[in-house]
Amino acid sequence: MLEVTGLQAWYGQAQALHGVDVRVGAGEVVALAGRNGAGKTTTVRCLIGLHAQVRGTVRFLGRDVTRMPAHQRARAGMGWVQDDRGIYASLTVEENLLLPPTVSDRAWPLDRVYEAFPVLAERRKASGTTLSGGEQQMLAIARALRTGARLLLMDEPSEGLAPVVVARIGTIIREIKATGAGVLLIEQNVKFAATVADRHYLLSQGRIVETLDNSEFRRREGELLKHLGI
Ligand SMILES: Nc1ncnc2c1ncn2[C@@H]1O[C@H](COP(=O)(O)OP(=O)(O)OP(=O)(O)O)[C@@H](O)[C@H]1O
Repeated sequence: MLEVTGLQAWYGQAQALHGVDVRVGAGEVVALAGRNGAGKTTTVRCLIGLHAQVRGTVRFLGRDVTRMPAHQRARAGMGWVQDDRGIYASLTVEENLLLPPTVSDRAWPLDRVYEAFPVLAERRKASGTTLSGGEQQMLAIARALRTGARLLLMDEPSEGLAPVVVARIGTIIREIKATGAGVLLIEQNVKFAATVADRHYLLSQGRIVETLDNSEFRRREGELLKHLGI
């Protein structure tokens, strides 16, 4: 569903990505790990159309979207679960959920969202400001699912959350996978990534230096952690 080939990106004269190749299939969870500054966020920004200085090709559901603006990529079914969660503080949980337009016939009705995320059902009338970090993360994921996104790009969903909440997010990612949607998971928490991902890419200085399936990743976890310095 997502095929990225030879992706290069610059900030002015400084090159941040040097030819990144990434694939995500339907029903596949793919993790992208790397130390700070490796280029994870830049990769995501290129994929969703928020970075202009780009070369290479991004194909999504068979279409070349490399030059497509961000709002059209969202409409084509790319869902971004951003690292700051992007929750509107002045809106209620339900208003946040209903804000983005639906983009496919896979859009989750509110009933289904609330069934999968009981904590959001309980807090449907609460304003964004009153949510805990974990609740905000659930809301950000639920909002992307409600649009009917076919691919979720999740930027550090486990960051700063308690282990019990991280485990819940793991369960939700497995449920998303079971619906046939794809997930690209940007994660520094490789122990968490290993509980959900089918494949892993390791990014270092703007290059993919390893591509591993999950069993190999688990076998070499200690060595890889050392290599990545994370
Ligand atoms: N706005 C910017 N202007 C100039 N250089 C940038 C900018 N944002 C990122 N960079 C550079 O691009 C490279 C990749 O950064 P990026 O933020 O994509 O890494 P990352 O792996 O997401 O790290 P982190 O987890 O710290 O966000 C780094 O060398 C960084 O210094």
